[in-house]
Amino acid sequence: MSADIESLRAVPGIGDKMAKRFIEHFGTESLALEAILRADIAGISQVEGIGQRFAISLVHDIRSKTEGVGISDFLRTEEAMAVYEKLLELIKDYAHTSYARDKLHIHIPYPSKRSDAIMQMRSSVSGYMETAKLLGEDTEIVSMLTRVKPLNIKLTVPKIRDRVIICAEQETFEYARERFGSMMDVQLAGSLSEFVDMARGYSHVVAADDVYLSFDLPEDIHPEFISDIRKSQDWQIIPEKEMIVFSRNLSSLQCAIDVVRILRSRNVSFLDDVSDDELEVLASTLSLIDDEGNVIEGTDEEIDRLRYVIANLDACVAAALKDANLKFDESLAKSEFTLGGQDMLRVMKGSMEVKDVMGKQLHESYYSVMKECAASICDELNLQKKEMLFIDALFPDEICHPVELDREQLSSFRQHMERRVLTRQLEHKRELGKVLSSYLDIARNMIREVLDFDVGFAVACFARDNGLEMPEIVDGPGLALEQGRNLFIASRHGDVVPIDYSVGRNSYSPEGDDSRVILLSGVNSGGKTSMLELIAQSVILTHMGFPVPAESSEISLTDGFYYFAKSKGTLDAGAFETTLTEFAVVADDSAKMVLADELESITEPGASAKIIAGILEVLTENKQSMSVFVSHLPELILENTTCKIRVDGIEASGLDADLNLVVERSPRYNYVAKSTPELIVERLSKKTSGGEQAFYEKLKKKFN
Ligand SMILES: Nc1ncnc2c1ncn2[C@@H]1O[C@H](COP(=O)(O)OP(=O)(O)OP(=O)(O)O)[C@@H](O)[C@H]1O
Repeated sequence: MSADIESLRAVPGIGDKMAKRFIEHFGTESLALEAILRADIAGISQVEGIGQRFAISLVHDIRSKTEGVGISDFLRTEEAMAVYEKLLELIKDYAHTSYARDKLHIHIPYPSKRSDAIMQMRSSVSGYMETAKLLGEDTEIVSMLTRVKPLNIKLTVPKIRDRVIICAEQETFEYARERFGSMMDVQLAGSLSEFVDMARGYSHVVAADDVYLSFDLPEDIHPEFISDIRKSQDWQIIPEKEMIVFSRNLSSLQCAIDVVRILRSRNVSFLDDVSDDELEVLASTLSLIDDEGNVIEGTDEEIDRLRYVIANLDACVAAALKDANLKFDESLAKSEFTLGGQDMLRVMKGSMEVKDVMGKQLHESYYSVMKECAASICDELNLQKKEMLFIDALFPDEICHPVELDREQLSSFRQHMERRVLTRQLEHKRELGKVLSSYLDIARNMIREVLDFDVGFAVACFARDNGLEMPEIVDGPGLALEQGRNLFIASRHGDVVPIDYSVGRNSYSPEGDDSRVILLSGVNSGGKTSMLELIAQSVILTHMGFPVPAESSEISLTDGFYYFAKSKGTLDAGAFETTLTEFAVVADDSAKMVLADELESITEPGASAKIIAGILEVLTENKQSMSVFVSHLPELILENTTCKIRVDGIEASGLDADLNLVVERSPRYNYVAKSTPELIVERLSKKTSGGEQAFYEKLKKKFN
């Protein structure tokens, strides 16, 4: 289909300015072109300055260019188009995604010369109908589908502030700045002191030149050495870049995976290019991150432990310190100072201070309280050996009261732990980034396939819930419906009386009568217009390759469909002329289906009967056409022609208990249905009393 459209400029209706907006929106020209060729109406509608209407007409234009037919090739009148649009609105209600709702617009009825497209669509829709039946009322797939959205790929990685690439060479610096500078800091440092100063400002440092290997770095600086940054992969330096499409589209991707899983569990072959194993790797990788791209809690014990320490450090230290002071106070209260004889002599000689003797005695209890305090912090925070050393160092050797902590040591412990979380997270992100970088195409494809599934699935759900079945395509010209149900009445009222009807050549034709041109007569409100609507719906849906609202049906393909609804206009000369001009188009000899509703209202009955008779004669001469004309003047029309025209009738059989007309909705073949005025008279007589009733009774007798 895309064979001859290789650039945006080749798309009808897209100029330079518009092309620029498309590229801005989709990221690249090829992605924009792909969206247009794949008829992503929802996506195109979001391009600045383009609404849904324009997107639909753009897609229709391009498809009519590539497929050789457009929507108005088959739908030849405004009313035919209106029925198509109403049908589409009904089907759109069954879409679970706005993508599918919009994309349903690409389905148009094709004329018979594109029977290949109709047949192809029939086979695709039949597959979806099978799937819909198989899934039954599966609410899970529906709830998953509704949460799948087109992949948002227009994402910028938020600048990473705690990591840096430091380069020694100008050339490396320029390369790294060009490649990574928008996502993280890239610095140039020639000397050791410059390097150390810069490195101290970041949690993670990539040293991007070998020169640094010879530096004698202080203990607190642990850069990661990369000897050739040109050879490094994006996931190594900035895994966030590979992960962002996945994290920001997380829920959509996870729901799409679930849709694929559900379909596969029901043996529906779907997304065949992706194996179950690949799908599960993607699923399990995604289960490790949140929508910000962070490793979620519970997936890495060490990260969780470090985060716990950081979160609880202050409170835990404060509580332990308070407890230590209490204990130290207690021990002070219990302490007595005794000076032994020898020490007394030493003090008197001046070779020993009383303070020292007291310190020696106090130190023991101070030391044991502090030891207990540090142990309780380490225990509470589940610290490892190396970390315990930091805690031990929090307490001053010198006795002080109340006990004070080394605040600087505490904050450097915190920094140490934060750096470790970041390093550990970076390791994780690299692993995830590496895996995910190879899954981008799969993810994109999966989302597209799932969204496209919803387009066909919507048609199938619509068919399932409304009892639609694929029509049998016959040579015809002919149309037969068994137990047909007008979809518009069904959607308005719910209750529809099913109808059987046959026009032209088919296996349901009444006693071998294959009349193709028919006058449909009948009682007021009998359902004549509804009958035409039902035929219109069935003809349009058949030519779309869709099922029709009938339990079984036979329908032949035709080149064009003409529907002329009941005229609402005035009977002036201008309106009459316009209507005649509209009808002139049916005069050619192409295969067509023509439906007309009470055409007689265009002028006075005598003249209109002549005109209708003339039109029906023209249609009769065309062996490939079928037509049904609703009229209250069948006898008058027949008087004006010698052509064999079948008259069918929808009649009323009586009154029900509420005095409503009981109508036999399926037309009776070869039968001129009366307006049954005697039933109206009977109804009036039953509804009235006294003199009025006597009047109606008198009229009623006239019918006996
Ligand atoms: N098969 C059906 N099942 C249930 N209701 C129907 C059916 N056909 C028609 N109706 C209802 O009957 C009413 C009249 O139908 P419709 O307008 O088609 O009759 P009509 O014969 O064209 O009337 P008029 O001669 O006045 O133009 C509509 O409101 C419609 O809902």
